[in-house]
Amino acid sequence: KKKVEQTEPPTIGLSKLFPDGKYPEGETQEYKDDNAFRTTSEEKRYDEQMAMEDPEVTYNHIRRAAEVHRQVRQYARKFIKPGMRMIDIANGIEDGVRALVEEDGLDSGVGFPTGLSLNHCAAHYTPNPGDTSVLGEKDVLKVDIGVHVKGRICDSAFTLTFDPTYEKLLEAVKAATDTGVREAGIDVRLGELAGYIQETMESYEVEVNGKVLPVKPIDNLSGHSINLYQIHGGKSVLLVKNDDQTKMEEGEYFAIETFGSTGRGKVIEQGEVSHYARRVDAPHVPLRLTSAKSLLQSINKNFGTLPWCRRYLERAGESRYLLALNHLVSQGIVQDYPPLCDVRGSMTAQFEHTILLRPTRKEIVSRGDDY
Ligand SMILES: O=S(=O)(c1cccs1)N(Cc1ccc(F)cc1)Cc1ncn[nH]1
Ligand SMILES: [Mn+2]
Ligand SMILES: [Mn+2]
Ligand SMILES: [Mn+2]
Repeated sequence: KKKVEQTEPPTIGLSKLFPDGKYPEGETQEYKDDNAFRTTSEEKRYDEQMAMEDPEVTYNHIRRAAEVHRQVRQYARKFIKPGMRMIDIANGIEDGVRALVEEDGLDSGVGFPTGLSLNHCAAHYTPNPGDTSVLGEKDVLKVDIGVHVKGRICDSAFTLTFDPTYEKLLEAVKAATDTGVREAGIDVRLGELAGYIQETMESYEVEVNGKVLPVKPIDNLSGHSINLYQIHGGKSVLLVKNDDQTKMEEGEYFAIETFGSTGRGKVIEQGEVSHYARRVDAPHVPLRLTSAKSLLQSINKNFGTLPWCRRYLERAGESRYLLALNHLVSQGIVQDYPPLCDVRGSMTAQFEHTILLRPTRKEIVSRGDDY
């Protein structure tokens, strides 16, 4: 039987490329020092086998999401060019994710809004309907793509530039994320891990127009644990040393993401909100506003607790939703995530991987030959 090849732009669902339903394991790393016994321990291997009674279970879902992520981002790195409208970049990526993951209601699809934050903005910008802004050739673009399969979210991001000025900034952040990935492990304290990330980030500087600028970790952004259908699992991995004694635990999924900046190294909420998510612990308040009641029903049906954006509401058939949406936010039912920006004129970069803390080894499930 002839091998099925992915098209460009990507349109072929992965079940056609992986007919046996088994998706490739990501890069694996052995645990360090006191956890080294795990690699060979019979008991830990038994735990792992139990979690994998058949390939379709557990790790295979996140591996399918990660393979979609790799194939879509490979296309994105080629097709994204200065002069393109941001909204066309977002649609191109999301069309690819939906086709390859074979979107199916809440069972599989886009994991969260495609982040396309520019320059001094580090996270949580995606174009809203009507946004006509265009990518510039001096822009520093953070591409943050989410894919989920059965609620297992692959959260991975990279930074794109089109001129060499900020190469050292990108190198610093890629190295800091790789440090975070390498030092992560079962029983590792979150505060300690943050210190290793900070050390790598701060060992870099970037020369811009003859001025040497230190690369600063953004001290109020962080990586995070990931739960089923829940992008933020409750644990945060900061980017500067702190005394959080909380440990990483066996079986947890983490997004290891680091952000570097040539500005203050601190972000504030700035600009129009595009990202939202129904809170997992949303209060059951009686909704007076009928439009808010029906919007909440549409949100529950289409997204559950997965993050979404205004473009996805319109795609789901909602219109004239803004009053109802703001009401749901004010009632604490929906959480808004405004764009997070450092000072104007500064530049920020991001690299992010999703890792699994398996009983016997660490799996960097979103690793590719690109980053
Ligand atoms: O900044 S976060 O809110 C956070 C970090 C630590 C604890 S919660 N955030 C979670 C998130 C929020 C909304 C989304 F639409 C998608 C993700 C991290 C992140 N943003 C993009 N990729 N990863
Ligand atoms: Mn974020
Ligand atoms: Mn992300
Ligand atoms: Mn993340």
